Amino acid sequence: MKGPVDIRKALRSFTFAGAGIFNLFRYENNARIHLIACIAVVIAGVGFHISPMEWIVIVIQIALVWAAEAFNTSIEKLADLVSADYHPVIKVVKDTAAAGVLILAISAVITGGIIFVPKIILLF
Ligand SMILES: Nc1ncnc2c1ncn2[C@@H]1O[C@H](COP(=O)(O)OP(=O)(O)OP(=O)(O)O)[C@@H](O)[C@H]1O
Repeated sequence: MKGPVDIRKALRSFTFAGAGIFNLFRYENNARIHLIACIAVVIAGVGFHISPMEWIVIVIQIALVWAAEAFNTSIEKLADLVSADYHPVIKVVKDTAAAGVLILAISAVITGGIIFVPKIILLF
């Protein structure tokens, strides 16, 4: 009899999700840009000794942008499968999905500015 949780099934799901993360950074230019920005922010966070609360906010912001990028890529792939030719609805679908990433990226930039700009100003 199976237990309440199927560990093997959960591990299989983790493997598939891991492959999704690998594909995201392997093939998607925007995801790689976000990865470079993330590395720069982590280096700045360590360099400026930001507080645990600031780390929490930054980790949430990074996760939100990456998750949005993953959903956006997924929608793009599905849209390409549905219609390889130009279609006005596909345009709206792709543009709207991209808007989701842009909104969260702007939020991340503003958050980064609030955390780091005062610390950078103090250097001068
Ligand atoms: N089949 C299509 N029908 C209508 N418009 C499209 C179609 N494919 C792409 N577009 C338009 O081109 C834009 C870019 O689409 P594309 O799929 O190239 O995404 P991208 O942002 O360049 O991402 P990536 O390079 O990762 O695929 C879309 O936001 C949309 O406006």
